[in-house]
Amino acid sequence: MKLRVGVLTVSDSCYNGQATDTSGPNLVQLVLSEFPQRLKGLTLDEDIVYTIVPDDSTLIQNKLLQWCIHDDVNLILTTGGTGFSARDVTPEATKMVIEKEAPSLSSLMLLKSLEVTPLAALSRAVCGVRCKTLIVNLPGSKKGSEECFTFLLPVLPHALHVLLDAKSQVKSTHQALQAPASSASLPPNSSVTQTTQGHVCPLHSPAIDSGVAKNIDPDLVAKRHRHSPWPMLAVEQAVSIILDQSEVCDSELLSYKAARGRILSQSVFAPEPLPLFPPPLKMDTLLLLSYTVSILWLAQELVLTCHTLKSDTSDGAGVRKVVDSSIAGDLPSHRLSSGECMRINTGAALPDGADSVVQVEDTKLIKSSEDGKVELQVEILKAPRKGLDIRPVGSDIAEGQQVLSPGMKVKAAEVGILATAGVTTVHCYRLPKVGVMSTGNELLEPEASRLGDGKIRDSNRVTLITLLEEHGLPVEDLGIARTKDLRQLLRKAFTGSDVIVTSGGVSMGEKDLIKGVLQTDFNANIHFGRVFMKPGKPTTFATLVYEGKKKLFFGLPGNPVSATVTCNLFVLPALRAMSGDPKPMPDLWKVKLSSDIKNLDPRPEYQRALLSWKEGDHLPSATITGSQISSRLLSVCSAQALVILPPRTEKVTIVTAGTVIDAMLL
Ligand SMILES: Nc1nc2c(c(=O)[nH]1)N[C@H]1C(S)=C(S)[C@@H](COP(=O)(O)OP(=O)(O)OC[C@H]3O[C@@H](n4cnc5c(N)ncnc54)[C@H](O)[C@@H]3O)O[C@H]1N2
Ligand code: MOO
Ligand SMILES: [Mg+2]
Repeated sequence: MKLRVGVLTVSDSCYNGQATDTSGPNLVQLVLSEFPQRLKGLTLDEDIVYTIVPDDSTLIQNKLLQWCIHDDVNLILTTGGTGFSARDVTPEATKMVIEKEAPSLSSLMLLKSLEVTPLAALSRAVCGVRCKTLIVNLPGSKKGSEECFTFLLPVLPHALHVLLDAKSQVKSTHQALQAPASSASLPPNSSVTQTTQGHVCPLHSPAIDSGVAKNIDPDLVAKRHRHSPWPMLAVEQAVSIILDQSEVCDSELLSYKAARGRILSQSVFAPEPLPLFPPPLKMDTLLLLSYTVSILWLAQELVLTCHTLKSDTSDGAGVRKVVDSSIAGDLPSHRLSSGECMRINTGAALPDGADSVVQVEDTKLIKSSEDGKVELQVEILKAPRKGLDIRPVGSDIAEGQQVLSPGMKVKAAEVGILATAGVTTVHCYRLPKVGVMSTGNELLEPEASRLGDGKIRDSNRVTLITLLEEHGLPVEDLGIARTKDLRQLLRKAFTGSDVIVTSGGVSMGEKDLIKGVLQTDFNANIHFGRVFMKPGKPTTFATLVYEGKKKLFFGLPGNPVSATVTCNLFVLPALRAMSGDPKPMPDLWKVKLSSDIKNLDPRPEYQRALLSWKEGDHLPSATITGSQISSRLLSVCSAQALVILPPRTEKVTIVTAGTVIDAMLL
């Protein structure tokens, strides 16, 4: 029988992102570390449901009901909203949902808490049952909620056995209770394992009663968790936590060339119109003829302007005297009069009195100077239209127009706009400094000519550095950390970088020290330590303050594909957000699978794919890049997208060719 647990944090400030929820994740961790061994007869579903709601009675009730009724959650631990402040309504909301109150659970928490602080008397926590769900209100503080959860631990398994009708467990507990008191009674008012006579309580296992999951010294191998204590977050939850923590950097003034690749933090306005000349055409009665259709585009074409004084119609076709020429870069000195025309370059200014141009191809030479250097008379073969092919002043950019706005990335065209507007310095967001480190005693520099002795070449560091540099980020190579110098190298990393990206050492092995060292040596807040995805399950994200400055830490898994995929999925969006990009997540496209994918993984899987677009297809088709095992970096070479496969369920075990599916562009 599976037991589902939900942790509901009730807090306006955590919900609004003004505070980080530490109690909720801590409870999730406690459930994962404390429950599996105690629940005999029940298996803990490790996918703990966890969310945050504001202090709003309706929203709390809705979430409790959803978990009780639709999501089959059997134990809900709420944290927060149990006190005396105006917004504290968790007990009232809970009362609306439960069918039977369990006041003795609240009393047990109260009695034990009073031993810690008299202020426990101010808690209004409610506990009770709805159908097959037990709901327990815990205080909002991390310490208080952890203590109260610990006080309930001796009785929760039996409560859940009864609730879920785990007959044999209920029976064996009852039998144990009937036995002579010395061998099996529950220790009065105590959560310790042994009775006063030294016998083991049937609801406890001595191995886990030494305390709730604390920061375990990473060097004490035997004390390491045998199950990961880290809740498995959905990718979306993980991304949302990361983006919440990725504060945009301050801005700096840069030359327009150095701004390349940066995000603008301020608007850019054009100080002048473009084009700046000629003045807008206002001489309706005049006609200017030229030999070219394209003042705008054909930079080298010579054109001829012609002019007459006829008032309401164009001069039309006919013979004209050629009086001068207007070259790009010079201002024409001559004012055109009736019966005259002038050659004009594409891009040159219109002479006064002119309002039409005609292509040189639509004219014929009538008379030239003897040496052939000067045209004297031409015939206009095709009547021109007024204004056609003439760019009015400000038609590309108006004076004072906002040409670039905050949040825009400075790329080729944007640099060009800055150049044409003569705006040679701009305000941009600073880029975060990133440090990349590999961890593992097995790693050698890529230059190593001989391997042997269980060593491999470090490929993650250069892969990650290159990926980050391709995105324009300044990256420091922090080298390889072996176990003995991990702490020292991390200190160096935190001194110089805003964001630290490591690979390796985040899973369950005895040398997977990253999480432990972050907690014990750097007092880091580990926001998550596992993500429900393949590859990348042990991805770890933490924040910490070092020498007064906030640092972001990404502990990517060591497998080369896992490191690369999670860098794309988690690290790059954080760095984009910090660099001021208002849309830090990569685009999702719909693609069509080109072949069947058999054996879906229980985790959502990010498979690497090539995209192609065949004529007649409405969507690009995605071809998976061979074996997707997380050690095979070749599967990432040339890949253009990560195809996001759904997790396997009882009903869906494969996806067939032609299925339309989401893909993240790389
Ligand atoms: N008992 C369990 N074992 C593992 C689990 C688990 O849940 N329970 N998860 C597996 C998964 S999934 C992954 S992914 C890996 C991640 O492990 P770590 O992040 O701890 O990484 P390492 O153990 O240090 O290395 C894994 C693998 O990758 C190679 N590696 C490491 N660094 C580099 C590098 N810089 N360049 C090239 N290759 C590297 C390393 O030699 C290992 O082969 O854990 C599973 N285990
Ligand atoms: O989840 Mo691990 O990242 O498969 O290889
Ligand atoms: Mg490992």
